Amino acid sequence: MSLSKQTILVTGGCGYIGSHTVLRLLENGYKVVVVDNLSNSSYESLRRVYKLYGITASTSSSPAYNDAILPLETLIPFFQVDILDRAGLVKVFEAHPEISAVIHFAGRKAVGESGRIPLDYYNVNIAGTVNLLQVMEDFSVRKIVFSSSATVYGNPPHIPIPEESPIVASMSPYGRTKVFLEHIIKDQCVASAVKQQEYQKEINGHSNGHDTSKNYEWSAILLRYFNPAGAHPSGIMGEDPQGIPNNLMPFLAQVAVGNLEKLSVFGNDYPTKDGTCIRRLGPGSRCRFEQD
Ligand SMILES: O=c1ccn([C@@H]2O[C@H](COP(=O)(O)OP(=O)(O)O[C@H]3O[C@H](CO)[C@@H](O)[C@H](O)[C@H]3O)[C@@H](O)[C@H]2O)c(=O)[nH]1
Repeated sequence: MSLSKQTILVTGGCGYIGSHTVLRLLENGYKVVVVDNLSNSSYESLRRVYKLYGITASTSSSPAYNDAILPLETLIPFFQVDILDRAGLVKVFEAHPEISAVIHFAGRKAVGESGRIPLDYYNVNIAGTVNLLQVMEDFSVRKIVFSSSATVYGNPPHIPIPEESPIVASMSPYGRTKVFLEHIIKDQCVASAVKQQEYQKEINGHSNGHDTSKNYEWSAILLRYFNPAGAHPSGIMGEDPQGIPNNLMPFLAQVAVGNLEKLSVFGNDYPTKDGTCIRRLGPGSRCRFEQD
């Protein structure tokens, strides 16, 4: 089933991966709603998404660009809401009952920082995501693509990492939030499948067994990428974090453009994996979504 024209809520949609994903979703005919608390990004990201969408629209006859005449606020409804703010999330789903699925990027992402402020990481990443999942369940939105990380594989013996490699006890609080969240999302999928089976059994006992009106089942995709890097080929959109970046690639990029003086290499005992190009992440999220 094609999900085109369905409405996707993108949390963290002003961030690096989120904003590239928003653009690819629009280019592929989806409607998009964005939630972001702007703690590591700014609204400028969506202005740039809008600009790029408009540039391509001016030369394209694809129906995906029919909405190009809309103002930014209508094309990409934006809510500055924290994922820990349950009432705020409820308002988003109330305002957009057409949301049919969520791509979830909002969260904190720096390994080193997570060791210094683990409670913040557990609170935002885990409590925030559980909050989001509960609101989704309340509004019967049960499809999610979750931005996990290759860090869940720990220090794997084989690179490229085979997808079926074991998930290990991660080395940082950040990594542990991703491992825990993968378990939480899988648990919800399993529980919902059982609930759906029980519902079907009950229906079969009372009628001709053809009632498909309720579907409690969750489906989820967990994306495990490493060190996302790169920019839109136009140069209009790249990565633009707030303050001094805590991750390798944005830090390196800031040194390259002269905003920061140098990149320190701390030892040679850990084989840092190379990156995943940003131009593959957005489409990746979309395609995996469509397979569902
Ligand atoms: O409580 C929070 C914390 C962050 N954000 C936003 O979430 C976005 C995250 O984007 P960014 O910091 O640019 O990170 P990305 O490089 O896009 O990282 C994504 O990919 C990482 C995996 O590599 C994940 O760990 C992150 O959760 C996911 O956002 C930013 O706009 C933040 O303002 C929120 O909305 N709420």
